[in-house]
Amino acid sequence: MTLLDPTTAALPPRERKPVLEIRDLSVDYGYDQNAVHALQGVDLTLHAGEVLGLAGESGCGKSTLAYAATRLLPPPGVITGGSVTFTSARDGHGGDLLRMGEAELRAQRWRDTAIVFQGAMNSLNPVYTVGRQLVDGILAHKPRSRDARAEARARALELLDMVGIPKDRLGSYPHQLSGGMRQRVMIAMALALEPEIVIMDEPTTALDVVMQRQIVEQIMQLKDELGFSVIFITHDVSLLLELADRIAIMYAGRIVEDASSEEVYKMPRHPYTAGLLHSFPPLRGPKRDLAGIPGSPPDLVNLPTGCKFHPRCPYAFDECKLTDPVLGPTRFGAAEPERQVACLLNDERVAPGPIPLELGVRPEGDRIV
Ligand SMILES: Nc1ncnc2c1ncn2[C@@H]1O[C@H](COP(=O)(O)OP(=O)(O)OP(=O)(O)O)[C@@H](O)[C@H]1O
Repeated sequence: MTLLDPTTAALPPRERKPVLEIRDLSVDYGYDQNAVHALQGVDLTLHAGEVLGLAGESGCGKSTLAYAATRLLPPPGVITGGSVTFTSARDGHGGDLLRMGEAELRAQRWRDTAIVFQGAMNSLNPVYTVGRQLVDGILAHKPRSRDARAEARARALELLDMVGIPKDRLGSYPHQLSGGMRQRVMIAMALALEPEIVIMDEPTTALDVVMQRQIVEQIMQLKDELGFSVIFITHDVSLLLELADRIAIMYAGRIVEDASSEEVYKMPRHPYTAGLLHSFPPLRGPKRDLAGIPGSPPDLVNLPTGCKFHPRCPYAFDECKLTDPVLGPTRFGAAEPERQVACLLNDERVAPGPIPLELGVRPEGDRIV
């Protein structure tokens, strides 16, 4: 059964109601002057049934965002500000996860929002069968009844089937399954309570490319069938171009570009997005040279002044060292209302001239002069 009613499903994802609104979220690891500023004022909206990709180099804060948004941040991580509002597409229940009491939060987790963590397949308990682990997980969140165990077992079988694992594997121990199968079991677990949001943090990184593809395709198929929303975290933008409706690019704990996949594919507007795109081979279309991004991400304890990307940016001008750009509309304004970018090249009051050709093709194709 899908979560989306036919009227909602017919709308483009960005026109549907938001299920998760992250506002001004900031996270530090540690306190005082040595604190690592892992997230700074992050704004992000996930709509019903939408696949939102989150990309950026290692250490830019992607996992921190996933942990903080679900209140699973381990110490010394501290949420220093912001809100994370969940609103059910099913019945409208919800609230700010950062201000929920423990009991409410426990009920919210897994039922409303489930996470598949990086390397989750290694977190299966080696001494229990996958069936037992699925059944116990389901029972922990279901009211006890006489038939609860039998129902949970039936649900476990259904879940294994959904992720393409033969039902007779219910009695297998984790070590008897391949890495791909174990990761599928973790995806089955995440889907057990029919969550509205599934956060996938590099769900296929530890697997070979063929298995990666199969699993990603399966996740997308399940999303279409069940109607949940996805935040898909990866450093591989090419993969996101294929599967995400929208992509948010992170750099040094901030979102620097937020646009539809199509817009990002046609033309990145932030120099960092352009750099990331040229760091991965495209999955489709003509081959292009891989350039990489010179330099390395900044130290999050001592961030550079102004734009955090300016020391590595081929287009930086003097103002970039002084002013920290905020995420806002692009220079092409109304022609791409869904796109936001944090780059001074988009601020005509300070940009030294026309936008560079590599970042400046208008949405309709002609170049700005
Ligand atoms: N426990 C911790 N203590 C101090 N700093 C931390 C801790 N965990 C993460 N960080 C720092 O926070 C920043 C963000 O880390 P995070 O793991 O969220 O990045 P990421 O984008 O998910 O990276 P990756 O792609 O490698 O998983 C990094 O600079 C990291 O060094």
